[in-house]
Amino acid sequence: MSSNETPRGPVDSSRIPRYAGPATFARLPRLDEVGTADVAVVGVPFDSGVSYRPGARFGGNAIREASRLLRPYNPAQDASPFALAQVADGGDIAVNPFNINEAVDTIEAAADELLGTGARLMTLGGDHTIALPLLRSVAKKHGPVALLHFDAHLDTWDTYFGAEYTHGTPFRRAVEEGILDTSALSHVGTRGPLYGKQDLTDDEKMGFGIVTSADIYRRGADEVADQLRQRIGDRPLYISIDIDCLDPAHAPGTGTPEAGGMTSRELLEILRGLASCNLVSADVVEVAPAYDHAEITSVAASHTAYELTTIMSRQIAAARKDA
Ligand SMILES: N=C(N)NCCCC(=O)O
Ligand SMILES: [Zn+2]
Ligand SMILES: [Zn+2]
Repeated sequence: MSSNETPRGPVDSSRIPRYAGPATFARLPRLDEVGTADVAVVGVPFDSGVSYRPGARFGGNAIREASRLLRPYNPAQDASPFALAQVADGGDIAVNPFNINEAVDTIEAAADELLGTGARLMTLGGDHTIALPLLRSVAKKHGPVALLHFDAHLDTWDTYFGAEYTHGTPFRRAVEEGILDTSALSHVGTRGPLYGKQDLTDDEKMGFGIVTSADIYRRGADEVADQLRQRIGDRPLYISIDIDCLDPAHAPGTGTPEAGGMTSRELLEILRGLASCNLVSADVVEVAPAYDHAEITSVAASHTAYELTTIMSRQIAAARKDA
């Protein structure tokens, strides 16, 4: 979209009921209806990298379905994200479910193409494996990026059954490949049993800081967001959100649930506290609707993607104003 065009927003819910018609994210236009977008929301229906319960391949479409009720004005950030910038649904990246290496390459190539049009990416997973090719692509454009990783898990393990590309290993691969800015890496929301203490030692050596789920409970969302913002500064930032960062009460529909997580309110508040960061792209992964109830998980994921999209749209609009 050029700066003097008005973005095409969601379907008007006062004329066409929200539950009618095919679901796109937030009832936004499809990317092919608007040509190019400032923010492309794309699904990655891939879950061949999971170590426990499968089903995240259905996550993207579950999030789209649950996003029908999102409204155009976001009071928490005082912004109308879909009026400030063109946000559009780019559909799904079709990936090979039987060949993880090929799937990883396909995701990277598709992300290259979308980022090449000038869009920022809001990806809906899919399992956490997909963060690696997305980070590779983002780093080609921006250089090594700061990473905020919301998750119950570290996802910096080495291999599973000898496999390098799995949902428990994307961030170790990313550090090895030099595509992360190791001065600004944080896990947020981690908890639960590990394989051994060495997991933490290895993780720290890679450069990660950790804000545990218990830290959030003790210190509160505002203080945590302030600390993260200071660490990130104005570096290009990628946010990766594994929905299992939330407590299973707030996100039962996921493959590797861990007790004692943050609430969806805490997650949304931390994200709002990061609104001034230079968010270049983001993902929300690990929504597995088969284990969900009443769309609890996919509603939380859709609101999470909405906050992330709002941050990106506000920055795009502010940059246009300055130009
Ligand atoms: N949910 C993600 N991304 N990773 C969980 C891996 C935990 C495990 O297999 O021990
Ligand atoms: Zn996880
Ligand atoms: Zn994860």
